[in-house]
Amino acid sequence: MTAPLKLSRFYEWGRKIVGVGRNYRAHCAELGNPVPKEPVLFLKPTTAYLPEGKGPTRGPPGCTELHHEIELGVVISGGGTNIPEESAMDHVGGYVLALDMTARDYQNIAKQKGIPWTWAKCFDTACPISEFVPKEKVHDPQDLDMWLKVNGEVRQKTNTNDMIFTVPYIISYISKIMTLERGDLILTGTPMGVSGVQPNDQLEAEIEGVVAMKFTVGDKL
Ligand SMILES: CC(=O)CC(=O)C(=O)O
Ligand SMILES: [Mg+2]
Repeated sequence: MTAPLKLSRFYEWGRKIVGVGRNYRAHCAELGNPVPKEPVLFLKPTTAYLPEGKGPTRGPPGCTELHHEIELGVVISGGGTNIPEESAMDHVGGYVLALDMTARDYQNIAKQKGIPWTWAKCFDTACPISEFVPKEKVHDPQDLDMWLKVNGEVRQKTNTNDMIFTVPYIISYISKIMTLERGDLILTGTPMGVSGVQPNDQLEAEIEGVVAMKFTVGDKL
């Protein structure tokens, strides 16, 4: 008999990673992007997963501007299509602290050319994650203090109540376009303060009182 799949190991299941972009006003402003009227969505492949302790995060070949983006990650426990916002939280199994590592140089090129963000967002190790936090340990996902330091210096700091689109809204919105499945991860967008990192930089991040993690930046892939 095979062992039951544990939700805490969701990153081994091969389910999708859905990214939400531009979900904090100050972050839209710092990159000169308009504040969206609807969530901006993109996908990352599951080969981007990098659980803590499994090595460094690395930019794609030729990348000259690798940025950190700290984000609250929402892990789906019960799938569905056309999920109503009112019951969306019933589909959440837990959370992770995540980094949506982004090759900003490639993203800027993609924006200019009007082509997808694949080189910018989808490279191996582009999604470092903390250990899984069961839903019961988070009182309110819309009231979490989180921060990221590079070599001990705070670069990003926010409370998730600054999100433009809330977790239930995002779940409902995504599920109108694609079926959400048990084990999917949603990255809910990054706050202000994204900045470039270099090989050997030490990244430290925390959702205060909930979970913390550390990663090193490695050489390019
Ligand atoms: C500009 C971006 O990279 C969008 C994004 O991922 C975000 O978190 O915002
Ligand atoms: Mg992001």
